[in-house]
Amino acid sequence: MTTVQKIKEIEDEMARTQKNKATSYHLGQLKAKLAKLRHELIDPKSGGGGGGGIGFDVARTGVASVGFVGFPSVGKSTLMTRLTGTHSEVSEIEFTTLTTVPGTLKVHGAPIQILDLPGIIEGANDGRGRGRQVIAGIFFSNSQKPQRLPIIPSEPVARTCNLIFIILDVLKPLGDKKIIESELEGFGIRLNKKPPAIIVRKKDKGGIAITNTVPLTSIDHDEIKAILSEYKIANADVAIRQPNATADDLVDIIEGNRVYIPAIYVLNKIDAISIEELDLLYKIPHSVPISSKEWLNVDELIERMWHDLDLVRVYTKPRGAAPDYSAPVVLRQGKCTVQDFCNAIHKEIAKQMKYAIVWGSSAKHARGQKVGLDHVLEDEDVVHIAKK
Ligand SMILES: Nc1nc2c(ncn2[C@@H]2O[C@H](COP(=O)(O)OP(=O)(O)OP(=O)(O)O)[C@@H](O)[C@H]2O)c(=O)[nH]1
Ligand SMILES: [K+]
Ligand SMILES: [Mg+2]
Repeated sequence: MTTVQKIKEIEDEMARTQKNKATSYHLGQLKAKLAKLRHELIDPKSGGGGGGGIGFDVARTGVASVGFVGFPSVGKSTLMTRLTGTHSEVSEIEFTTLTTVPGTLKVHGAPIQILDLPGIIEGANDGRGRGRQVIAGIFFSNSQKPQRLPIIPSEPVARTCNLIFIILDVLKPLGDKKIIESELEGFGIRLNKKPPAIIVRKKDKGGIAITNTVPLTSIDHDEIKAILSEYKIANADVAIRQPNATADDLVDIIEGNRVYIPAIYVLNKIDAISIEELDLLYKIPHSVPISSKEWLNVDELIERMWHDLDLVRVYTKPRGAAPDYSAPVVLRQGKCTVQDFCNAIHKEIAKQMKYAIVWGSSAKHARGQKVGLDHVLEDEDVVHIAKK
């Protein structure tokens, strides 16, 4: 049996099994088995399975990257071309874009890399357009009726993007949203989600000890034990602080290779629908309706992109001069200390620094605060580096 067939068999069995006290151990086992098979599928080195994720080589530029994911002809290249000025072929013919096309968009002084990706394929695994080497794997949707969903590997790029635009054509069925979501999920990508607050600490002996600071509403002890046992973990402390933690959350923590990426659903082609239809679209969470062709609401999309990228702009202030607001040093949240700021300018600067003076929201006083390399900067801070 192939990995894909095994996955289908387990999904069928899970769909047939009612969740209750008597079945929860078994369901936990199935969940873990399924996750292990999916793992094989995207990482064939770990045993058996379908095609590996061969990506497209793209040089990373800019301070952050945004990847465009979607079915063919939803308007990815139209948007990319108009946003960045970099030409990416547009046509009504599906699979026009055959490789990743990078471009740059400057937002609030920060160069953002935009990656126009080939369309995700739904349907027979015939390698249309670019052949097998670009087909990352064969997946099944998580729906009750499993279907064959080969896709193009947006994955290796998507995995490393700081933000994903899931581009949808508002003239096509909204079910496409769900299909793309489960494709990305199958690759271990979690959209608009934080890592679950669950800790599994392995021990040498003592069996399984479960503690929870929140009520367990969607998982029980039997299911937890089944999952751990499927991963051959016999001794561990499990601490659950995640409200409504699920078996999938626990599996994600044990598998450990998940990536958590913010996503915006870009609902394109609103020029072709009525105002009433547009009102309904606004109810979809994390979405921005636009028209790439007529340039409607694209400003809102760019602002949302900026917000979700969560970047930190820091302005340099030379001694006795005004800050240079034209060229911010752009840092990422979580990597925005004075040390990171120095390193972003030149690797020697941190060594030469005696102290720094910071103005802005991270500073204690308006007249500026004297700080060291560990100080964490905030968006739009101004920094002066005093040298030794
Ligand atoms: N009405 C309308 N048509 C659009 C819009 N954006 C793109 N299109 C049309 O949709 C078709 C597909 O556009 P592309 O930009 O090539 O789509 P794509 O997603 O890059 O397609 P692939 O590269 O084949 O995956 C073209 O005929 C575009 O002119 C829009 O906002 N409104
Ligand atoms: K197209
Ligand atoms: Mg295209």
